[in-house]
Amino acid sequence: MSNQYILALDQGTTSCRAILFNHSSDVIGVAQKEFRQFYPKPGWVEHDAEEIWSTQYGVIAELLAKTSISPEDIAGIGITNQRETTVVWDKFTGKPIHPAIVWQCRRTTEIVEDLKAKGWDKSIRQKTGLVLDAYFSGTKVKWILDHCQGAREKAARGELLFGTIDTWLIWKLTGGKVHVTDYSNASRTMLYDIHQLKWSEEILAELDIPMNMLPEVKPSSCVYGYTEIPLFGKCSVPISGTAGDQQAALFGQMCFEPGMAKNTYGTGCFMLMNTGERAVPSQSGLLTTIAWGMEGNINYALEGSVFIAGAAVQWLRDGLKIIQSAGDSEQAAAAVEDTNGVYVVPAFTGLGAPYWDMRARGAIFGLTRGTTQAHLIRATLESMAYQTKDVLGAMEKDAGITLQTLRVDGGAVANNFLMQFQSDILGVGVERPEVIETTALGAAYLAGLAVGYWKNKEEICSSWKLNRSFTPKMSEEYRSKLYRGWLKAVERSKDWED
Ligand SMILES: Nc1ncnc2c1ncn2[C@@H]1O[C@H](COP(=O)(O)OP(=O)(O)O)[C@@H](O)[C@H]1O
Ligand SMILES: O=P(O)(O)OC[C@H](O)CO
Repeated sequence: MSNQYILALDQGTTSCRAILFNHSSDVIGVAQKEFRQFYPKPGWVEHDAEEIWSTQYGVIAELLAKTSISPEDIAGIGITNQRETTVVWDKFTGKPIHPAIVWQCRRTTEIVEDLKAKGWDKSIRQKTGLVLDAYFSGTKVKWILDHCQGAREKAARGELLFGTIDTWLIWKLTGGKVHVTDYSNASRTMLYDIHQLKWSEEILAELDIPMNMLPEVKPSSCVYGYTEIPLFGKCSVPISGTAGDQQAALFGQMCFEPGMAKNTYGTGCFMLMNTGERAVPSQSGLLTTIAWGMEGNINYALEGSVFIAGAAVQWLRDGLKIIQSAGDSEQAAAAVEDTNGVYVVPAFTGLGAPYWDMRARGAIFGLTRGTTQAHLIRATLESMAYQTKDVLGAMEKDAGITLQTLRVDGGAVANNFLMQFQSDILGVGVERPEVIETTALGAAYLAGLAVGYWKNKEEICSSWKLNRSFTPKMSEEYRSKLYRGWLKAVERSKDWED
């Protein structure tokens, strides 16, 4: 065991990572590379699925080179991925027939509104646990079939395959032999009945999506297949764990008990609370979703999905060009006492939980002659914390509990200003673990458990280590005042796009 490792592939919205973990859950090496984002029209977001694969392949090669580890040293591969993003490809050529439609993309708003008009809201919620929204894969698959010439005929003949990114990567890693997904990813398609654990024939029929395009749904921790890639030569490494990135982070944060929650600050911000074997329906705009399926059980979660978090910091960097790196935002924000009354609502692709407004758009409120770049930067960081507060409020209501501490992870939690403000505005302690790559760690655990690298959850539980905790320092009165301003700003950003 000592010379063996688990390889986690973390395929996020903006970058591909390959991370090697040892048996003590230490990070032995990381390779990471960003890939291109395409915005063909306002509100539309695409990726090139082939580029995702070549970037993912490239970072695996880089990681092996820099750690001098050979494929024989890898006991298993875990995959975790941006969820919902939709790829449709030709089963025989292996080529995608359209760019991948990214989870953030709003192009299927009209299909969604048509479904709403036909009264699908309630039954979609009941069957899939999801809110009827363009976020999920179902309407994206329909859009591709509707808009690519000859696609419907090919699909009917069984020549096309659909997959979220986990499915696409497993297909590529196994040399086009294995077409599978796991429960957690299936539960994000809006095509999967999370109670009966099967693809919903009614929803598929309504969207005119043939069943034969869909991957087989498997547990999140099991051997799906073996690698067949030139990089590994004759060595076949088992691919043995898969979960959507937010569910993987819940696992990596070891939130195994009902009531435990984590919040991940990446491109978006995603809070998940474990609800055990009970699928808790939400009354407050949250999603009921599958956290993972393993050992013959399904574990459910409540989720608050915020579409734009770290992506707003990227916008400061790449769009407005007022910071050079995401990390610069911390110093700029801390250099001013407050935002001077400015609120940024980063509804660039509509608003997710708990508002679900596909037509909301980003807005800045409270500008005066005294507004500076630093105020804007600070207000952008604060918007992540306010959105988290919106979601936590909904979660506490739905689950009927009060959270004592929030475990956090994801790229943006390196920002100490943000973490302190988060704790202040929630009035709750925030705990940042030593390994903030918890998404990858979760995938590694799922993979390692399936091949006996780790014996059981109890064995891995002891490896969670605190890096720093943040405790609230803001007065209740000031917290309420700031939050009232945020709620007013959100109201005014709603229903903007015609
Ligand atoms: N120090 C920082 N302060 C604020 N935001 C940051 C910081 N470092 C990274 N980010 C943001 O975090 C995101 C990257 O986090 P990551 O977990 O890699 O995201 P993803 O998995 O969605 O690609 C980017 O959107 C980036 O702008
Ligand atoms: O790539 P991330 O980490 O922002 O996660 C994206 C989510 O999975 C979308 O649902």
